[in-house]
Amino acid sequence: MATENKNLSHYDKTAIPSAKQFRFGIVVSEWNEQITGALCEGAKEALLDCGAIAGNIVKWDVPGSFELTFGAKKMIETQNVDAVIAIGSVIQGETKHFDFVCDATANGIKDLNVKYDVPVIFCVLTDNTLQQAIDRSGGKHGNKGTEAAIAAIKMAALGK
Ligand SMILES: Nc1c(NC[C@H](O)[C@H](O)[C@H](O)CO)[nH]c(=O)[nH]c1=O
Ligand SMILES: CC(=O)[C@@H](O)COP(=O)(O)O
Repeated sequence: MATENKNLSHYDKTAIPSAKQFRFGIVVSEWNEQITGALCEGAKEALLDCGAIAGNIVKWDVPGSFELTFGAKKMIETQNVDAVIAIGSVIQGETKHFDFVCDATANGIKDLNVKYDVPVIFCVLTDNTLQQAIDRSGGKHGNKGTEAAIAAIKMAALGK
């Protein structure tokens, strides 16, 4: 199912564990801050709506999506979190750099999920245009940050 057929902001609270007992890390890329800032707000709002305590949400900024892997690793190793949400917005430019940043970021975050016993949620938009990013960060398709927060809660609760 493509995003255009699914509202990223929709969730059923009755089907989601309480987030009250968990600590969350959020690592946010500064590139395309208009987008990543909106994704972060969507994630925070959903965490709080599902019972998370504000003092149990730790947020760090990193320069770009490529740095999300290191930021999430550092968050896991030092902040005693139950899940990390990695937030980025990569938008196609004139060159192949987009491909390398997206591939490295996706694989880096995947590798963290293998190495550590702390889930790292991939909240990285990889869009062809700014409008596509806007549509997925609080626009007509909802907010991927909301979706990522719900995934973080479910994964933090997995097996507990
Ligand atoms: N073009 C985008 C970037 N590029 C920067 C890289 O993520 C990285 O910070 C740099 O290569 C230094 O290591 N980052 C994004 O998040 N979004 C982009 O559209
Ligand atoms: C994703 C990127 O790194 C890209 O936005 C950079 O733009 P360009 O490919 O025009 O250098």
